Amino acid sequence: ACLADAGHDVTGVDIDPGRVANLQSGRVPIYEPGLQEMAQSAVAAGRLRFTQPDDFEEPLGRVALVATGTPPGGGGGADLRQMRSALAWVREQRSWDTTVVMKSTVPPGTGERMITHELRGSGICYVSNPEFLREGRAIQDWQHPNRIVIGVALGDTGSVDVLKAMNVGIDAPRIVTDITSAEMIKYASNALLATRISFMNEIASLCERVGASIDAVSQGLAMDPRTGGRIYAGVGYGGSCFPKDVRALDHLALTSGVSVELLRAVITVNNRQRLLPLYALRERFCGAISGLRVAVLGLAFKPDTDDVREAPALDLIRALSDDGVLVTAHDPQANESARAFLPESVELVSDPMAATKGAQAVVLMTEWEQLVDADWESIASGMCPPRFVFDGRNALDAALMQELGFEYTGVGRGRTTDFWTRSIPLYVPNDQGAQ
Ligand SMILES: NC(=O)c1ccc[n+]([C@@H]2O[C@H](COP(=O)([O-])OP(=O)(O)OC[C@H]3O[C@@H](n4cnc5c(N)ncnc54)[C@H](O)[C@@H]3O)[C@@H](O)[C@H]2O)c1
Ligand SMILES: O=c1ccn([C@@H]2O[C@H](COP(=O)(O)OP(=O)(O)O[C@H]3O[C@H](CO)[C@@H](O)[C@H](O)[C@H]3O)[C@@H](O)[C@H]2O)c(=O)[nH]1
Repeated sequence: ACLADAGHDVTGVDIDPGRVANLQSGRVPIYEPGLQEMAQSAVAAGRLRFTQPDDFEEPLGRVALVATGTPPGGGGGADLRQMRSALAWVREQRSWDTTVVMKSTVPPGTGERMITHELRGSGICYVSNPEFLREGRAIQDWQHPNRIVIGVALGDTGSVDVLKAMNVGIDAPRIVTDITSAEMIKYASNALLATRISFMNEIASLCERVGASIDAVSQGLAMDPRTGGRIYAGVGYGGSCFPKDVRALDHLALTSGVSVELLRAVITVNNRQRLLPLYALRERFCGAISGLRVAVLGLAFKPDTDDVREAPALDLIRALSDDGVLVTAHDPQANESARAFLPESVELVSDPMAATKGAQAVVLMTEWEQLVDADWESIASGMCPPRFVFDGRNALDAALMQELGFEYTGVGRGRTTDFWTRSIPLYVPNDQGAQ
């Protein structure tokens, strides 16, 4: 949609007939702010259309952009079957001046292998152009990326020009390098971001123990540009990218005979974080949580998306249900996508009031604005004592929650939370760098 919006003529090809039919009639099957409107107007303007591979009749265009899934395969490595079948289809089109632009996240070394084997003798050029957009802000990130990475075969200046034409109107620093390095930049980016989150979560555990506040600590760290944009502690990272890409890099390291200690620790810490609310509930209720009524607010892996892939809330709810906890859950957009992944006993409701009514505890797993800014006073009056709240994203005003009669617990916010969150305005670094 962004490419069409920039004036290109775009055909989306997908093997999923339902997806194609929805998109062709202007219905975007995922929740992504602004995308529905943008796609609809591009379709109406005739610059964007959708089709299945077998129905594709025109000659392939200048660019064949591959954005098929690369889910985890056996052993944690990336499953490249979708990508291989898409490349085979491109090859079948016998269009000699097409450049394949690889947007999918593929392990370092993949592009070189594709050129040597799958594309050999086809005349098709191959560029690695990893994608760095975040869900929930996909359009903004596409239109204003913090960098454009272009990986090409030695001497392939033609493909660099194709990429420049494709990204017309986008003003961002570019790095042109070899294909394997471009692929590694993508994995290293995600692994470093995930590492920073697990690191902050480790520091949060320590803060908890020594009575420090992670809010002040992360604020202090963010003031040094060398440590990057602000990271918040919480119930860990989820989504379709960080978990799978860290595991895939770990797998690549293992199969390449390189030590993998750090990435393993990142994964272990993240797995622990998502169950912190369970541990806190067991402690607060002295282990007697079977039969306890708990509301879980937020199912998506982050706000502004209905994506529940690897969402921390799903693991938490399954673990709570295993312990006999009666869970009622709510997400502003993800109730439907989460249903298939939750035990039947879990009730999904359409607003936070209904989720919390009669509950003794509430857990915030996704910091949707409408959940953070919900009417917590009414929520408190509908809940039963002790009104225990676990703020899995450190997004609520701890002091206010205590004033409203909640027993508040955040992640590493320690005893000093009230003082710091009230007396110091939060330092927000340059938004471009913030994750
Ligand atoms: N989701 C993100 O925010 C994001 C950001 C950056 C990079 N990426 C990378 O982009 C890739 C795609 O991610 P996604 O989340 O959109 O995956 P997805 O699974 O949601 O979508 C992949 C689509 O490819 C289609 N498909 C599968 N095989 C095909 C084929 N042979 N021909 C045509 N279509 C085919 C599927 O039907 C599906 O609609 C992954 O490698 C991911 O790591 C994703
Ligand atoms: O300080 C933070 C920031 C994020 N998260 C969590 O980390 C996960 C990922 O968040 P985010 O990076 O905002 O979303 P994604 O859409 O998964 O985007 C990541 O994964 C994409 C796919 O590879 C990349 O393109 C993006 O650059 C990269 O940020 C979510 O569960 C967040 O809740 C934290 O716990 N603490």
